Amino acid sequence: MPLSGKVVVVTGSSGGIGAAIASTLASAGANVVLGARRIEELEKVKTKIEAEVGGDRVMVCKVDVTKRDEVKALVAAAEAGFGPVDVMVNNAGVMYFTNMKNLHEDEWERTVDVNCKGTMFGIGAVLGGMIERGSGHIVNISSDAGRRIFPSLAVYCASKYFVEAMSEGLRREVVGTGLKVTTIQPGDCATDLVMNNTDKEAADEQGVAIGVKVGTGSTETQVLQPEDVAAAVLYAVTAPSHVAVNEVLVEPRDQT
Ligand SMILES: NC(=O)C1=CN([C@@H]2O[C@H](COP(=O)(O)OP(=O)(O)OC[C@H]3O[C@@H](n4cnc5c(N)ncnc54)[C@H](OP(=O)(O)O)[C@@H]3O)[C@@H](O)[C@H]2O)C=CC1
Ligand SMILES: CC(=O)[C@H](N)C(=O)O
Repeated sequence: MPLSGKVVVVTGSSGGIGAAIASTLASAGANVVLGARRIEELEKVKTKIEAEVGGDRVMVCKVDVTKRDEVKALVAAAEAGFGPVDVMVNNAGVMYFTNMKNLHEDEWERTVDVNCKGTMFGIGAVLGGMIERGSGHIVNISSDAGRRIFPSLAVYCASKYFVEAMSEGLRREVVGTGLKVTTIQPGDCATDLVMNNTDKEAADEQGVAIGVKVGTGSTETQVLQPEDVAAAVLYAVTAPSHVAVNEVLVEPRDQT
């Protein structure tokens, strides 16, 4: 199996895209460490993956990615359990459709804390060890919103532009060290990402019902499934060692 013996950490893996990435990479042979805040959901994902792949190749670890020490502790736990981290997938994220004039400032702040700082802390937790070992792959789950601006998503798009800029800056800096840095840029994907929307005006303007999954009411060709995004991650992390897959834009066929 292509990832046999590799150690992978996935943040935000208590559901959605993160859980699918963990499952796909475990099926390819990796030992996976699941991180998120809801430990009981992490345990369910672990049970499901172990039923699929067998063996004792999944660990769970409670982490709030907005806390730098907790992200370092996640990586330390992974290393204590399985050994040095080969692949760090910074996936945890939040998204709120909101118009800036409505001043949902707590949501702006949470978006920056989770999407920007969380990704940055994930990089900080593994970078030193990877450089020392001369190998490692950092995969940051960005968005098509890291390439263009969507209405009622100003702060979210800004957070994903941050992820893109930081990733590209890091990638250029580590050229020659053996490390790889990839951003994955999904379009609409059927997850709970917008369940916590509170700005009704913005949600109505964008035709997004509050409290339902992304893509509800869309046809099969208008929304990705989490496994589609996981397949893009697998492609990037199993490329031959001389090949760098620096970014992958993966959208539903019929998304405008
Ligand atoms: N769904 C989509 O259409 C798209 C999603 N993306 C990106 O994919 C990533 C995953 O989102 P998706 O699966 O869709 O959404 P979900 O809401 O289903 O999953 C989000 C995950 O992030 C975790 N999370 C949120 N806040 C924190 C935190 N402070 N600390 C640790 N974990 C946290 C959640 O776990 P818990 O609550 O247990 O902590 C959960 O596991 C995000 O970065 C998102 O921006 C990009 C493009 C499209
Ligand atoms: C801009 C978007 O809605 C994007 N699909 C995302 O969820 O990141």
